[in-house]
Amino acid sequence: MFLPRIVKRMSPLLGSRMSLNACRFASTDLVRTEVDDKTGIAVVTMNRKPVNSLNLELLRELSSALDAVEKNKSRGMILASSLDTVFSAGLDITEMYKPDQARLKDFWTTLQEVWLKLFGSGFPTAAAINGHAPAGGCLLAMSCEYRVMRPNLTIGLNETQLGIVAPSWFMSTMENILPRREVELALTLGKMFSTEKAHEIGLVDEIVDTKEEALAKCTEFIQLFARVPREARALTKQSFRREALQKLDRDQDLQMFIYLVNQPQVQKGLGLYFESLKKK
Ligand SMILES: CCCCCCCC/C=C\CC(=O)SCCNC(=O)CCNC(=O)[C@H](O)C(C)(C)COP(=O)(O)OP(=O)(O)OC[C@H]1O[C@@H](n2cnc3c(N)ncnc32)[C@H](O)[C@@H]1OP(=O)(O)O
Repeated sequence: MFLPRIVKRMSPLLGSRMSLNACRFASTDLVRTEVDDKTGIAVVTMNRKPVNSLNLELLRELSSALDAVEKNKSRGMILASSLDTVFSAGLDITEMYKPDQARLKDFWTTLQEVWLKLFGSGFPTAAAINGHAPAGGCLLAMSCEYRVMRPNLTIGLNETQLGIVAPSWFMSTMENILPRREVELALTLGKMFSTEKAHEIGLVDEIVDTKEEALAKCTEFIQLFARVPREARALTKQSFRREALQKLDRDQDLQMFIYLVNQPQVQKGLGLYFESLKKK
């Protein structure tokens, strides 16, 4: 729980942009939340070395951070990574490989919660994709309204390459951005797009060279809404996304996930994939 830990300070330890703006901090080890007092925008930074793989604890903290952003009435939220080359490696495979069944249930329920809060948020959201964003990492970025990415990285839903199936709400999230035909191809191929290709097809909105520029572009995007009445904006976004949100039957999706993950051939595939990552 980080809310009680919110402090307000002018810190000489921060970069000049931040120190000028007297940020509020709400941080845990895994997720740092900084609200810029000048813009009112929260930057939520994932910080789980080495690759921000989404385990239960990181997901829980992301979920709390989203609650805090909502509660603080921030002007918007930018999702970023503290790592140099990875935004998020997606779901932590160790949560799904030879899993503890109670934890597996908690893990998936929390992932659903994070998606519902992020994709369904009323406040404006943008992703500063300063590193690779496969699978669940791509889901988080796609759940935001705007994406800015550094060059020569990769992003996409690669699940079929791992022998698993992206749940239908992952698909709906991509379909909220790309034409259906493009989504079907991307999903069936398990396609990882380069930053440049992702930009060309519209999966990514802008390409910039540095994380700082990405944050600045995300800020510009969120500030577009400065003069739009907050409630009207929020209801419009939520109404636009309602069909996708309502399609998720949480209980049925959970049962399906538990069933599929426990299939021997899925376990075998996950094990082999995990080994190949380790050997790399
Ligand atoms: C209702 C239907 C149910 C359907 C069932 C399931 C649906 C599941 C939905 C989503 C699936 C996922 O999100 S699965 C995760 C998919 N992710 C990936 O395929 C990415 C794998 N990782 C990489 O490609 C690379 O690591 C990287 C490009 C992200 C970064 O490369 P880099 O070279 O910087 O780092 P390393 O590859 O050396 O990795 C360092 C270290 O981290 C471990 N690692 C990497 N990714 C993961 C991960 N996803 N989970 C756990 N651990 C991971 C890697 O093994 C290295 O470990 P060691 O240092 O110990 O070797």
